[in-house]
Amino acid sequence: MAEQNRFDHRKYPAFKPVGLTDRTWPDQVISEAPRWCSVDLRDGNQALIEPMSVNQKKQMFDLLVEVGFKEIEVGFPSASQPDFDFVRYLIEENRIPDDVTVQVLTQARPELIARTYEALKGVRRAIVHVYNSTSVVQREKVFKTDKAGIVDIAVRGAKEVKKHADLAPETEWVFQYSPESFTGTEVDFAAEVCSAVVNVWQPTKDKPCIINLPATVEMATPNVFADQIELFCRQVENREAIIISLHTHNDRGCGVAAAELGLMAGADRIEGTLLGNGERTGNMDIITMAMNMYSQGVDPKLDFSDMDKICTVSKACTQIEVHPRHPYAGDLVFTAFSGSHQDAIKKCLDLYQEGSFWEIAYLPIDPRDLGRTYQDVIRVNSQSGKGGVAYVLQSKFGFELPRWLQIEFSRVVQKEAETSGQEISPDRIWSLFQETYLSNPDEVVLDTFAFEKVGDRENFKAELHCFGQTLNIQGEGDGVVDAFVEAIKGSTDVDFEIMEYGEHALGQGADAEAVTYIQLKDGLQRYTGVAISRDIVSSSLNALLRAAGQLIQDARNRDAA
Ligand SMILES: CC(=O)SCCNC(=O)CCNC(=O)[C@H](O)C(C)(C)COP(=O)(O)OP(=O)(O)OC[C@H]1O[C@@H](n2cnc3c(N)ncnc32)[C@H](O)[C@@H]1OP(=O)(O)O
Ligand SMILES: CC(C)C(=O)C(=O)O
Repeated sequence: MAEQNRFDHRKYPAFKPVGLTDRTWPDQVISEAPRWCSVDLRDGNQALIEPMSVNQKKQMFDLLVEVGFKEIEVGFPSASQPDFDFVRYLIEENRIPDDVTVQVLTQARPELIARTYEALKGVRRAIVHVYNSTSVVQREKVFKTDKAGIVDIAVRGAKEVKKHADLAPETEWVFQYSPESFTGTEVDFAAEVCSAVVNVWQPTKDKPCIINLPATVEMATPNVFADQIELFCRQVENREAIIISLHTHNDRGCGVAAAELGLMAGADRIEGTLLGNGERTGNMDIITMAMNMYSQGVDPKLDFSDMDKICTVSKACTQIEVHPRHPYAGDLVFTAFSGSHQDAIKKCLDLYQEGSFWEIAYLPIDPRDLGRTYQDVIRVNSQSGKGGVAYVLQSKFGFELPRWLQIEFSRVVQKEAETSGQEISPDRIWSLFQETYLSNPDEVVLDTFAFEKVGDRENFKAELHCFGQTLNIQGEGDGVVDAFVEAIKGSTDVDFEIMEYGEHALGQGADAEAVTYIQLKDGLQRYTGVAISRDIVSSSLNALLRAAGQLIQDARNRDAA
């Protein structure tokens, strides 16, 4: 018999279609936040190499409350002493805010359910979440029972949950049931099991129960999940007395998409974790889903405005780094390296007015909303262009380079980036700028100078030290710069014209310095001068002098050759 290929797709059966043809969910739009439930402290925790200590759980709980979660699954108290102790700590130390409800998970086994209620003793309000697997694979291979056997486990579990609740009427109990492995369960059977559980609990519209439909393993495209949800909602009994909750995982990388489409398909509530920590490829990332809503103008009813803190606490509790490209949270998600992106971002940001709609190319949301700054929006390497370099000089150092100088200087930066193969930091860009334009060659220095107005023209006189010679220069022109140009031309043997001229204040206020950018042209050759000075006249003259100095030197070299 031929050996089977190691990489052989024929090993995998295709997911069977759900068979819904009159679906309505594609026309729905998410216009309000669902009820959120964080399962960081349970599903997230059970997936960690080292489960959270009680101290780490406390830290995570406080963060979840701060972010605004009103329902928090705090553990599986019948599974381990730390989980039990943590629930006791929350209750005994009165750590649960009045508007927050804790939730705990248990298998549908009487001894585990009893221990769960022991952990919850004295709680003001709690969601008791009971589950058993319902999928074909689990039925046949794990539980080795038929559909009736699975319904029986669920119903007995539901009765047990109700029995304990009835014994502690001082607590406000909410019941939740999950047909675990829902995605691998026939929808009509999932509805049958859940209806059986609902019949035990007898919820009402005013006192509903929660049916949580998990994509325990994500098995198909998110539209198929949405079909499953829409069909389930039609088939389950007493729908109006049920909160439909979703709990998606990310095996195919579509956990968020599945939850979004599932919400459109009729769900009311979403379970997930911060940054998607959870079994295998993770749970649905609540930050991403909530921020997706936020970026569409929908209030997510969760506050992620201190994203750095969320990432720090999350890392401290899970020992998992945040990927730099993680949606909304990663260090690089608001950073553009590539030239055309930088150019577009800079142009949009230049036009952006506070209070108007956020319409910035390549930036779906304003980094400041998450406590990030514009500082790192644009970073420069060999993929960058003039817009990026100009953005750094403008945002970090206050220099608004004219377009011609952006083009010229970006070549200097590009050369350095290509040679080093590395990112060029803002400080390095600044030192390159200084080395290229602001270092002070003392071959041509203006000593004393004076202007005199003659009619509507300027007369300029100065002592110029030029390559070891002292020249008394004089010129007349329509303005100061013009007169200076004429003076240089008249006393040296060079001819040139001013091609570009720009100036602006550096900073604000009366004592702000001025910067001038000048480009001179001699034949085909162009010379750039930049100067900073306390007053605009000095900065103009010095910029001109810097450019002219290079031009004179070239002319001398040519003459000497
Ligand atoms: C998809 C999910 O995330 S579900 C949640 C999963 N989370 C966890 O399992 C974390 C915490 N769990 C644990 O620490 C342990 O599983 C415990 C302490 C709860 C129980 O441990 P154990 O008693 O060793 O049982 P274990 O979990 O291995 O389950 C084994 C038995 O329970 C049955 N069982 C499993 N799940 C359920 C359930 N939800 N309801 C009823 N019976 C169940 C199994 O069929 C098996 O039965 P068998 O012994 O007759 O073959
Ligand atoms: C217990 C259930 C909700 C679960 O965690 C899952 O199916 O992933």
